[in-house]
Amino acid sequence: MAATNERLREPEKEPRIKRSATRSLSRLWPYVRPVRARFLMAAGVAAVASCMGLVIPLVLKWLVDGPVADREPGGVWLGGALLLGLGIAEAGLFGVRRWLVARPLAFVEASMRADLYRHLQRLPVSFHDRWASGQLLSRATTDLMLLRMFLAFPLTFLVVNGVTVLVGFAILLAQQWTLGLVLLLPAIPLIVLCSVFETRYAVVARTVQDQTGDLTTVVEEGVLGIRIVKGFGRHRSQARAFRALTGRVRSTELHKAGLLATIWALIMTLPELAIGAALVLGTVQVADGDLSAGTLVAFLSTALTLRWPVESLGFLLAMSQDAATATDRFFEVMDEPTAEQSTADQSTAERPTAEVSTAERSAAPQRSTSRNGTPRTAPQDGLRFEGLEFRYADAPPDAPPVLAGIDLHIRSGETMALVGATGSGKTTLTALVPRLHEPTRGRITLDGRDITTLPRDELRELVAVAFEEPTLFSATAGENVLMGAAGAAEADLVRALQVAQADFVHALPQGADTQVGEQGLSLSGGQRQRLALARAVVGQPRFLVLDDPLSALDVHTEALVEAALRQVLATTTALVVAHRPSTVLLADRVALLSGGRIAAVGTHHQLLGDSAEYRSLMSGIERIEREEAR
Ligand SMILES: Nc1ncnc2c1ncn2[C@@H]1O[C@H](COP(=O)(O)OP(=O)(O)OP(=O)(O)O)[C@@H](O)[C@H]1O
Repeated sequence: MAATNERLREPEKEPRIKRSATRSLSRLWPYVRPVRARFLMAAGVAAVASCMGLVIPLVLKWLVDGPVADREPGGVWLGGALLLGLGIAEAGLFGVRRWLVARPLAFVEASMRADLYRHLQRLPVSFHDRWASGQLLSRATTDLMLLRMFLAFPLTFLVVNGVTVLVGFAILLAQQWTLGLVLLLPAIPLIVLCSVFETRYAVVARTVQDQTGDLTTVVEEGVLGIRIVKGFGRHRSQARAFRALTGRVRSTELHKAGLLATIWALIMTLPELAIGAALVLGTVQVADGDLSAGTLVAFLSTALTLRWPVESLGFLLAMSQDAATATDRFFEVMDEPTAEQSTADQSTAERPTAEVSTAERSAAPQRSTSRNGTPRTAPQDGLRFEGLEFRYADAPPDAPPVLAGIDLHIRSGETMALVGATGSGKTTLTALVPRLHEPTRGRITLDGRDITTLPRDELRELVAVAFEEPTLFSATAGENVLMGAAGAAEADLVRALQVAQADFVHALPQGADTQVGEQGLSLSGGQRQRLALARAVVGQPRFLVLDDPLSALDVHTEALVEAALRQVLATTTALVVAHRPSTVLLADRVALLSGGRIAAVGTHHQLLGDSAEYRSLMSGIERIEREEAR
């Protein structure tokens, strides 16, 4: 939980700086494309509005050289009215631009967020093991907000201001080319400065956005782990760690502000100097009679009108860099292959179609069960692990695989308990059945069908899981249970609650409609576990995988749940991770997992007789339970 946790960083911190901001931003095109017409229209309107500002100095020139010089009040009034009209039209057009972009902006942001969320749901568990949640959260919030701001402002104004500056300089050069050239002089140093600034700013922008992700992770962990923080009196050390992190963010932000201030100061000073020089030169030309006073007024007004488009360049470039970094961060996640893609790649590489066994091919077109698990036509072979090997992707290369050479057959209708020392790989093995991870070698079959040939939806329908750590969502108790099976009805809910001995739900203030709070924290550990169990059995799955689902239950409740489970297990094929002898006794046979292999398979009594390791595991647990009971 410490803020220095390695997991705070997203996994890969590569030289992200040597990238072109334009190329990064161009990846937004698929999202912008559907609303491009509105964006183009808005840019057109903004360009007209901006260029309208350039007409004002021309009206001024006419006013000074004409009606003012001729002392003609009617002309002065007309000029005044014209200037007012132009000002109002400019303001109105900018208002129309905002209205035009508001809807497309909301659309782009919403569709990017929806895509990111959908993709996150599809990414394999191994991805989520590697990435800190705060880094993902900050991509879905801060980064998308930066992108919306980019689309709202810099995208349009880099173009509009560019056009305005070009038109403005054309007018300036046409009015008095020598003075125009004086104003053009700072352009070259400005271009060089901007490119240096961009390179440096890109580094800092990336650092700040990554650090914001770290900060989000720490806040999230602090809130979710508030019970531990309070329970162990760790609030001071947590606050210290958090302060250190915010200190890092602050100093990076200050560095970023320093860079921005420098470039802004230079961008403002150089044109000001050039305008000053043009003013002196122009005044001399007016005094010599080479230039009319009106032309000088118009020239200087045009130059002043161009100040904003030029000066805004600094922060427009900064915002574009922020957006390019946000785009990179967004696509770092979006480019990760989903579980389906990884498997497709793996199977194309490792298993040519010709290798798919005849049994699989003949079984493939059939659906082996209906939604409620009633067998149809497929052979009832049960659950098989064949030559299974598994290694975590982030494990050191020289570490032995967590599971190696696993061969295990759980017959149809049978309940197999999986027993092993802590860290022996029981949870890992159970996670392979619903394909939360992919085996490194070997295969798993359900009623003779390789699970990699089953569509994910069908696999989820066939296999239900309940993990040791029962995760609930911010929803009602009923919704949490019904999540276990698509299309399950009220009757299924009632049955599942009864099977899991979760009838306490009916006593909640709004019964099954009671909100159970974030992560179900308003419920006791045992209540959460029973709801998770109800979720596993609500779809009457053909295969049930339970990872020590009774661990948080008191002895009395455990006995009740066991009695109910016995009924469920009688009609399914189940693999149950068991720590206690009472859970083992629910099973027909027991498999002992040791050193990443299945060391023995047999009934509880057979293994007690044949396996010293099993005896020691069971007696150790029994002794602890006896001591706890005392
Ligand atoms: N995401 C992961 N990345 C790398 N190694 C992991 C990961 N998850 C688990 N491991 C390692 O795999 C091994 C098996 O872990 P697993 O959780 O499957 O054991 P277990 O038998 O279920 O333990 P327990 O009985 O304590 O729940 C352990 O050495 C663990 O450190």
